[in-house]
Amino acid sequence: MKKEQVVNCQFSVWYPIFKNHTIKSLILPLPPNVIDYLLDDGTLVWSDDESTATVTAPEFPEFNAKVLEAINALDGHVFPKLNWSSPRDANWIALNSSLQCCSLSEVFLLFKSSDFITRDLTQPFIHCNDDSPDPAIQYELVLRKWSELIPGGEFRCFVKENKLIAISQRDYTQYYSHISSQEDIICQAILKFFREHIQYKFLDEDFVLDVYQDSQGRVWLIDLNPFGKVTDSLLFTWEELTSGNSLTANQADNAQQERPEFRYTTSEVTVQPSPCLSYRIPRDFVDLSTGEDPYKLIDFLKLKKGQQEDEETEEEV
Ligand SMILES: Nc1ncnc2c1ncn2[C@@H]1O[C@H](COP(=O)(O)OP(=O)(O)OP(=O)(O)O)[C@@H](O)[C@H]1O
Ligand SMILES: [Mg+2]
Repeated sequence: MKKEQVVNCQFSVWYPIFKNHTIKSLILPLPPNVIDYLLDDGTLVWSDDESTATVTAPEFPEFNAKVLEAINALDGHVFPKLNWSSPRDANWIALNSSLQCCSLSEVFLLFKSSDFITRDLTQPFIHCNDDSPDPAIQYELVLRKWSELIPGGEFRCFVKENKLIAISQRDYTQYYSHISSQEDIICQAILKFFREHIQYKFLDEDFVLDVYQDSQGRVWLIDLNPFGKVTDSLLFTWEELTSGNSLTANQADNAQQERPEFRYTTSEVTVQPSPCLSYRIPRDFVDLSTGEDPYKLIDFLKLKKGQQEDEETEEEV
């Protein structure tokens, strides 16, 4: 994968091209001091008074005003992203366990807890294999109008040399009966959408397209991603997608009809744990951080106090 492919997949590059086929969004340049704040993990400060903890967070009044204005223009609830990624590995930290935000502080909490956001900021070209110097990146906060997407309607499409070669169910950890019963209809609708609105219109000929089919059957563009390892290949492997070999046993059939290979989870037996599970912290810490279980918090503080007292007596001895 080339650095240029990654540059081309930035939100502010593809959004103007496909604006009419995706969720309404606003893009705000990220001021340098906000980037520094996002990368700084030393903002939690314990006060002198041992019983209270205070958090000092810098304020960004001008940026905050712009963000609030944008959120209002998008009807008050947004889904936040940086140039490429959303903080989808951090939803556990939000009070509502969702990526829905109504304020800048909610966006900050998610961004600061997300490895994917840190990767965007520090290693955007991690899987690129060209030796050229890294292109300069203008970081941006993307705010997208909040839309309740049903996971069973989401699909990831792999486009190679401007051909749609493969489609995978996006939420492959679940079995959705409507996908198996409507396999052909879904595949045809996505292919039609691709041909009419996407094919030959993007800057690259290799890319990965995320789409959503709504309850009326209409297909929408959700995101564009680089064609390479940095993007999850879901029910395919990158080896399969790049080798040029057949993706399917009945390739002759598919090739004749110019049909992409369509993969989805076929039975409940294959249901797997959520892929973001490893990013979560133990339930106890979630309860503590959200105050959902106050007794647990009291226990935790007692434990800390006891520990401190033990240490003090040890020192005295
Ligand atoms: N505007 C929105 N409102 C509500 N939920 C959304 C919105 N946009 C995306 N989502 C949900 O969040 C998920 C991740 O969104 P998106 O694909 O933009 O993130 P990403 O970080 O680029 O993901 P990936 O790393 O898989 O490419 C989507 O699969 C969808 O379920
Ligand atoms: Mg993406």
